[in-house]
Amino acid sequence: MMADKDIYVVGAALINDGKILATKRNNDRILGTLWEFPGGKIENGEMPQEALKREIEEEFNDEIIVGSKITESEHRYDFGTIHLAVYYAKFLTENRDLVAHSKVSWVEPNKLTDLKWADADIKAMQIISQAKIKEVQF
Ligand SMILES: Nc1nc2c([nH]c(=O)n2[C@H]2C[C@H](O)[C@@H](COP(=O)(O)OP(=O)(O)OP(=O)(O)O)O2)c(=O)[nH]1
Repeated sequence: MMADKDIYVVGAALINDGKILATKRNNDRILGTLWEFPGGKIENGEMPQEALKREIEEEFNDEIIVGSKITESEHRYDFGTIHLAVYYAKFLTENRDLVAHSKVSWVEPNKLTDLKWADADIKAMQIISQAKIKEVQF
């Protein structure tokens, strides 16, 4: 049996106007049919917040400010165990280029549960769905 690989991933719950950005990655990529939080793998020596800023820059050509951590979760796939940390964040710029995603949607917190999310994301998504996101501070 292959040793299980630990994959550390960071995702952004981007807030704008009381809504949260849900993203779908390009279909040819892993988990391409599910909704997730934009972000990606943390590289060696990176702080999660730095990794998140780098990933959002790569994926949208945008700058963000990172707020508090919502939660951490893990999910085991056959390719390894995803350890996902999700942070609140806010765009500081407005390019919103779709480099890595096929679809993006601004969703009211209480509607997040209507979407089909990647397994590792469900815990954070449920917390956000009940949160008062207008009160989140940066
Ligand atoms: N970005 C992101 N990835 C997630 C989430 N939930 C979840 O299980 N994943 C998984 C999918 C991938 O296996 C892994 C993240 O890899 P990635 O492909 O987005 O990261 P990356 O850009 O750094 O990696 P790479 O494609 O350059 O190898 O985590 C999520 O909410 N956001």
